Amino acid sequence: MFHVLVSDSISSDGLAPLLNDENINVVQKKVSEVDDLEKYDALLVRSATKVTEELLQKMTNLKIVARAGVGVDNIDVEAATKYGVVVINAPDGNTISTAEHTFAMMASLVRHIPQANVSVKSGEWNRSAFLGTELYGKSLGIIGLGRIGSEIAKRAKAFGMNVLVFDPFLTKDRAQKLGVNSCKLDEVLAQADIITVHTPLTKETRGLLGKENIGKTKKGVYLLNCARGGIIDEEALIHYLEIGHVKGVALDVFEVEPPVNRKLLDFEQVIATPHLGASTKEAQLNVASQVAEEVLKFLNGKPVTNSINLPTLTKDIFDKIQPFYKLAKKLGQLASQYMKEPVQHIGIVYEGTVAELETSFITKAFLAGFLGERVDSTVNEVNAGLMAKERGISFSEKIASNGSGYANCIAVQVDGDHRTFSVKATYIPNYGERIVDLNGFDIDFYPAGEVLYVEHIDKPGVIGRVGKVLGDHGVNIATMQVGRKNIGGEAIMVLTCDKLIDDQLIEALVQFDDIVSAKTIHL
Ligand SMILES: NC(=O)c1ccc[n+]([C@@H]2O[C@H](COP(=O)([O-])OP(=O)(O)OC[C@H]3O[C@@H](n4cnc5c(N)ncnc54)[C@H](O)[C@@H]3O)[C@@H](O)[C@H]2O)c1
Ligand SMILES: O=C(O)[C@H](O)COP(=O)(O)O
Repeated sequence: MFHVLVSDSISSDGLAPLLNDENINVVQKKVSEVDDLEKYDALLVRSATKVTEELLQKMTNLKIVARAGVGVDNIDVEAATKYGVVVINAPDGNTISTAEHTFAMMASLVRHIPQANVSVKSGEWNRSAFLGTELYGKSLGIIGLGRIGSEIAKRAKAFGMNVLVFDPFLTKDRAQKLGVNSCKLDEVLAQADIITVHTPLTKETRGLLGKENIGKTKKGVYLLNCARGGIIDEEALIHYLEIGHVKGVALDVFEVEPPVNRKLLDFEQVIATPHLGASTKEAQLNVASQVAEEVLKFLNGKPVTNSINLPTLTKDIFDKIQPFYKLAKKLGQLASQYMKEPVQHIGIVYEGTVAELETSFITKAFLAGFLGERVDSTVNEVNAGLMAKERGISFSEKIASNGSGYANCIAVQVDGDHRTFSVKATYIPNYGERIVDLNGFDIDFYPAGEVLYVEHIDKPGVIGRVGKVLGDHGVNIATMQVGRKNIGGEAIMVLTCDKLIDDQLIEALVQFDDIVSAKTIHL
């Protein structure tokens, strides 16, 4: 039974996939009202619940946080990554609703609809007080042309507006397709009659429209923020409203929500809504069902799309990656058990068909396997990269043209304080995983179970001696492979055994002159 906590108001219809699953227990309560936080596998939130490091520390069984919406600024993604918790969102379920809300705000702003509404309801009939401005023919500046910005651009064009866009990641091709003018920020600021922001809130965008940049706008400009509070600096806004430079402002979001800056809200020319961009039946159903289905898939061990801290994989791609992912995890375990010493660098080279897949995911699987053998805390593909860095282990991955001769090949080199370990492996469909090279020795074995790895001199009788020692200790040999570089030179033996190999057996083996070392590896 999985336990899912839904701590914000999320559409029950959208949650149906979770609510109807008999293996899932869904509790709909605020975090502050729950006293057994440690039992939950999944947490579903909107923007109200703050998923802090402190909360993550209390939710010791948590595996996934799902944001029924776009912005994840209420989630400490870095801390979630550290604790191996996957963070997902529903990136496009509320795009149209937010674009429509922004447009409604824009029209309301230039035609004074909220103010006129209050006036008529209070018994006035003051037509001259609400002289408006047409949108037609005006220049609309869009800062951030992502999902929402693009939908606004389309609607603005239908209204006969000239669209100027600033987005440092906007390609010429996309700008052309959308029929917008890609500009520098200063050009948008100088030329736009109305400016609307649609970026995430980041270090770069916090205060993007602040004292300096609002000062570069046209006198009489209208400003809108239906993205995130803080992209427009509220104190700067007050200044430019006071001196009459900014003619009107529409805000759906605030630096602090609910807003505490009464001075800003007291301006007649500031209109506001309480973070309603995504508040439509359609958007709420969309985002809730998107995350509910994703969480269900995740709890059933299937790949999730829209992960913030894991590569996003479709089912098709996941199915292709899965054999390599499993193999890489085993290689990580093998390398870690072989090396048993501090490691500085892990280099992974992908060749052939595996190189065409999402290799960063496979690398993380290797790291998870490797670190899982050495760290106490839970390590998985989400936090493996971070944990490796924290432990001073650098890692790199490369794609190489096919030199091994196999249809696919994962080659790993681990550099330790005193030695280096290398392994090459391949996956053969309908046959399985094979290790084809260990420390430069040609070999061919299936990596599973109890493995005995022996380094020895290639001499007659050594294999027989090893067999006898195992027999004397009651250990049955399942498979045995030998590899050597030259006749009579260094050689290795890899045996898979049906029983755990104890220290006494290892000691008995290394007493022979021709046996250089013997190790057990459990896969
Ligand atoms: N008011 C609401 O209820 C509501 C609803 C949904 C989304 N949002 C917010 O709207 C914003 C946009 O959402 P989206 O789904 O369109 O996101 P998106 O990721 O699709 O688009 C964001 C765009 O901003 C651009 N960008 C990033 N940094 C930039 C910078 N420094 N300058 C200019 N452009 C930059 C990116 O290139 C991208 O094109 C987010 O902040 C989101 O949280 C608010
Ligand atoms: O980022 C978002 O999706 C919006 O800001 C909506 O937030 P909400 O789910 O709290 O309405």
